[in-house]
Amino acid sequence: MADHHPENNGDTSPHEEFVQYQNGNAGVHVENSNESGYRHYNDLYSHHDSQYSPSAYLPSNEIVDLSKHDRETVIEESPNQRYAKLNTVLGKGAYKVVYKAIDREEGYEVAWNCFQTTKAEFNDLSQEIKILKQVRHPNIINFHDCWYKDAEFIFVTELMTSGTLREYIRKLSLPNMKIVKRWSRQILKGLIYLHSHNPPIIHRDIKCDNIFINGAHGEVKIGDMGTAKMKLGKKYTVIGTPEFMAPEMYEEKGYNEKVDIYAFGMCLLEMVTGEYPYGECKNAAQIYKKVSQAIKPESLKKVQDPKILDLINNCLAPENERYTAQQIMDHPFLTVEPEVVLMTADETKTQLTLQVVFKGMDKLSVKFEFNVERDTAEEVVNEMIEEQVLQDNYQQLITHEINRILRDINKQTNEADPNKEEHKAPWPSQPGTPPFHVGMSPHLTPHKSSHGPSPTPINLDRDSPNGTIAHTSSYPAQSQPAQPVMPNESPRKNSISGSGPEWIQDYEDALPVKEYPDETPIEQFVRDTALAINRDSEKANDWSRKLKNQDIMTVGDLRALMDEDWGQIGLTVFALRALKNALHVAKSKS
Ligand SMILES: Nc1ncnc2c1ncn2[C@@H]1O[C@H](COP(=O)(O)OP(=O)(O)OP(=O)(O)O)[C@@H](O)[C@H]1O
Repeated sequence: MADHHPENNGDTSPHEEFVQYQNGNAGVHVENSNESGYRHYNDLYSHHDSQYSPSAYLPSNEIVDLSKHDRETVIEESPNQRYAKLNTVLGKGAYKVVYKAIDREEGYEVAWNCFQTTKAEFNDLSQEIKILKQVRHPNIINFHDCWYKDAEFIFVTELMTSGTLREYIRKLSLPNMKIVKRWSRQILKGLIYLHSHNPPIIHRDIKCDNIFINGAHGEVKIGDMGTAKMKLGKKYTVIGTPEFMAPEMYEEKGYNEKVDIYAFGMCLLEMVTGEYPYGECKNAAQIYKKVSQAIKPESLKKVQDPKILDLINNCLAPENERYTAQQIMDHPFLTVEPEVVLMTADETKTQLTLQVVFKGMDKLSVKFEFNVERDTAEEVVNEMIEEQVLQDNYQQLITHEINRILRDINKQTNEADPNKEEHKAPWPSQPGTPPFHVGMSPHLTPHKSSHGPSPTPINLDRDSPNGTIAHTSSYPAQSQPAQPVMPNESPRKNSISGSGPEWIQDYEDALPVKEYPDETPIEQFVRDTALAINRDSEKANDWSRKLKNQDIMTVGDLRALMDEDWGQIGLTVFALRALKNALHVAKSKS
């Protein structure tokens, strides 16, 4: 950034008295040469490379033993004493210095950001600060608190442990496509969230060094929220970063949230080429000239994959043609194709347990039973779509996949030597595994089909904001799940998660616990049940309508039904099971 911020010339800042510079979680620090032989890290900035974080300039052979130096100590406290600032500098940008701090109330480490500004500018930010405090999304760094002190705007945010995307690209070379997709999807989820506000929240400074990586799971979060306006107040800068700025940002005619999409396109370009966009330019003026003439970065010529190229070009298109964040998410480069795998089969290969698996990083896993004699692929898939456990755009593909498995089974059966006493199934059969009665009490058999399809949404997504049907499971993206997918972290409250018998338990736990009196209106019971298993109110209304069409107005009416009556209601097997279980679970729990 020094190129574009001439004032940032390496003068000593008030923060340089602190000794530790911590580079992500690598435990390295740079020392300042004018205090006990410490190195002055501003001296490490030079030319274009100053775009990169100071950590990129650590001499590669410099390993400093932290244990020999000062331990972390508290050097300041927040006005409410909740946050304690430590003497560890996490990083320093052109505008702010970021220290490690402790949230005494929660016991977490947090980031203490110091941004030099005037009181008037701080007061101007009140609206932005209000919005920032409301922003809550797993892919956006949390803003905790802020105040003004000694010519500094100080704000406390979530601490990110593993550096920025830029540092990753610089230190660990190019991420592979799997990682690029995973990161991209997470960044886009954050952008979709921001842009879906009314009016949309525009980040205005999306770039790889404002995207942070967290912890062992490689979560990605957008950072540096809300500082764009503060930077605008500084006389020496244009808002944003020239390489990542959409043409309309230079024009001062106003712009909208699509500027974040343009910047995301540049991030994607950097992720796949490892090169800073417009690296061929020597200064901001040269970049501006190219951008205003719609000349794309040289590095774009290195992108071979037609899908990525198409996606980047759509991001860099003129504002009115540029994709929205949701459209990018739906782009073929980022979509995740499902496949169906056979989990178990009984000896006669009639009763199957199948699972829809979404390969890639963002997984949705749907497990269901299939009776070869009674069910058809079309019916089962339609029911899963109707029950909102599958999106309808997968209808054809999944139907095709199920039919492929049925054909394989048929072929295997025909080829099997009839004289042989037993033959091995070609799939990972699990003898002894009980048939998978999803959320169904053993004695409550639906009338429609004894083992009809019972879609099982497995909700394991770490980065889903709404916690509905999605996704992440614990096996590696490319591997075939020979075993049922098990959650690798505790399920959300009220979400359906896990698999097999454990799922039944989770599912039952999600259901309402109270025993409903007979006179309870059917809408109330249905609404509670639908909500407990993550179905929306539209679905609940649909169920209620079908029940009322059969003159079932209260819970008592429902209880009075004979088993064979249930099949006449016109509800899907899944809905029937959910409602029956809700009656049963409430009874057994109360
Ligand atoms: N939440 C955080 N958790 C951990 N480290 C952080 C966090 N925020 C910032 N840092 C570190 O501090 C450095 C400086 O922060 P940042 O780049 O946001 O400063 P800036 O002055 O706003 O940026 P820029 O120079 O890009 O305009 C980052 O490169 C990173 O190493």
